[in-house]
Amino acid sequence: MATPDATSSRSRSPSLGKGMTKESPPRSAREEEKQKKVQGSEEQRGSPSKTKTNSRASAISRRSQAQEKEEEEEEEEEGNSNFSLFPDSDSFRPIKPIQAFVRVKPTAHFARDMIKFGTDNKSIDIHIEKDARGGIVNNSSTDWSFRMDGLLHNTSQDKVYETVARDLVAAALRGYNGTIMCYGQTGAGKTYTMTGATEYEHRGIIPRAIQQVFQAAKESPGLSITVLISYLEVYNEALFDLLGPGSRNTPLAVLDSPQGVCVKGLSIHPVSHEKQALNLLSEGGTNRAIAEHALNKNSSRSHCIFTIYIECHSRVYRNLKGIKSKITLIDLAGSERLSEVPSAGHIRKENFYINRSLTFLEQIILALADPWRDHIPFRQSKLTHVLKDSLGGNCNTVLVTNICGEAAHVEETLSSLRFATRMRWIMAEPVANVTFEQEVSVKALEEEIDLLKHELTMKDMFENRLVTYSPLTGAQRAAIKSQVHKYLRGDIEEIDIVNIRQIQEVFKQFKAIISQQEKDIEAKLRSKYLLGDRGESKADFGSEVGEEVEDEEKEDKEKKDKAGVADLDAGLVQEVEKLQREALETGTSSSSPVPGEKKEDKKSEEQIK
Ligand SMILES: Nc1ncnc2c1ncn2[C@@H]1O[C@H](COP(=O)(O)OP(=O)(O)OP(=O)(O)O)[C@@H](O)[C@H]1O
Repeated sequence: MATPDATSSRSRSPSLGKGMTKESPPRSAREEEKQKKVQGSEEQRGSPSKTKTNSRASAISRRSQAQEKEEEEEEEEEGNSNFSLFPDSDSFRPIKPIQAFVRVKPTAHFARDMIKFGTDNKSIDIHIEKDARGGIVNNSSTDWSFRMDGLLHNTSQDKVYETVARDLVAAALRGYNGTIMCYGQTGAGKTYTMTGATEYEHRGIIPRAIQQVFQAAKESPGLSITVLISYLEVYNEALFDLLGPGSRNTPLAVLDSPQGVCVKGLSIHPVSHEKQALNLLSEGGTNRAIAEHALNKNSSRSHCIFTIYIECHSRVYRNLKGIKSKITLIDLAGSERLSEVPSAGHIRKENFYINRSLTFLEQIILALADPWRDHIPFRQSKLTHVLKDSLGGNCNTVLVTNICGEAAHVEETLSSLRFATRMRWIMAEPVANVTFEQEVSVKALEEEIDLLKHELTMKDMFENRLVTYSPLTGAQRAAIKSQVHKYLRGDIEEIDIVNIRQIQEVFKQFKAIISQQEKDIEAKLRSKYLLGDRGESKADFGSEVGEEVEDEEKEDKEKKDKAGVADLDAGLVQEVEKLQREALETGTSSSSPVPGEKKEDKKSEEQIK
């Protein structure tokens, strides 16, 4: 049994964790500094130093703003769990802190002189007499104040669910991922909170969440909801499928994928009704690693992660968006240091791994709470790796810290409250997971286009306009081409504009005519002038007269050139004009951008008119 003496020499600080000193890389001075900062976040009365840095200050201000807003919205949102396919913009809060609640296990020996709850039901004060602490711990601090999002003291399972889970599950039904995690010393009530007791009214968060999901499905006949379930165990730094065949023989691997973290080989079970899901919960529960010890007859020796996956789309508008979310429900193993209690070999091994993984979890929490931290070392333990996209990030996260109210456990209570405080420093930015089914979306767009075409046709019919919205036929394009030529020759005053496609075709024809003219003119000019030059050059090269004759010829040529430049310019302009006229007159006989359509001209001209 954990006694104040046994636990007082232990700190939950990652730097001092037993597993840490052996397994983790040396801590940098910056990390040490951060550790001090976060420890200072507990409002310690009588604490000698309170260091505040910019990062913490900004985190405080962001946190308090977000929290104030949240508190304001709390009452508005109460009872609002309407199921909708699309994210509810009113309840969408871009950045918010992780919520932390404290649940106190009922006891006849509650340490009233050591643990005091504020009238706001959010603050909790711990007082430890110096002598009571004893041991080697520096006893300069004897009073601590913590502030949580809510205290659950003498609270029924029903009220606990309403307070910590209902909104989160409702948000998951709108596409937001949600995580609820129970943390605390052994026997403090984590499994009771998460799974509950066998009596129906004492059922915990998981069965109630399942119920809420299926209830929502029942109340929304217009929506098609698919529910899937998985149950994972982290035991001795290995992953096991609690619902898989021969579960404990095959450890699973955790992988990072573009869609997030996934556990390779973990069975995910589709469930079509509540009872089926509850059966899986109980089946997995019986496969959990449990042991008996002084503080708990059925102590969980592993961390368990029960996940409810939700996929939803509208039955009516099957071709529109859908949502995809998951609710991750985590029951951690006891947070106390049981390895210091004499125990058998395998229990000692279990304790070592439990302590080690929780120490890494604390490190992750510290790193996530630091807004300037780039790298979060999720991969250093299986537990933290698996929880990579379930803590903070883009999901709603709620922590329930279970504590025992007896004096004998006050050190563990203090340690758990510190953990909860750190969790509250993590900011999350929940984002709804809206899915698009590509094939379905293309089909939807095609249907939409057809509908709009019909509407336009109807409108044109009412206005006596004979317009088609299909792509132009060869004949229609030929008719437009002919019209453009007539327009350029001046045979017609204007081109009838019927629809956008026709306007585009008119421009295309203009472009074709211009580029054809350019080519024709260039070719004619080349043949006329360049060939002439070449003839002269040939004559020049062929002559074998002396230098004098050459000079004379050069002089002559220069004179001729000077005199002829003006004539040549004028000649060229005339030539170009002549060629342009010719090109227009030949009209449709010039090379066509739509080959083989000449014959259709007459007919198509009439058609388009
Ligand atoms: N709020 C509560 N009300 C009534 N009984 C409770 C409450 N919390 C815990 N218990 C009882 O206390 C015992 C220990 O609780 P539980 O197994 O949930 O602890 P735990 O934190 O999960 O412990 P471990 O870490 O060892 O698994 C159980 O018999 C449970 O029914």
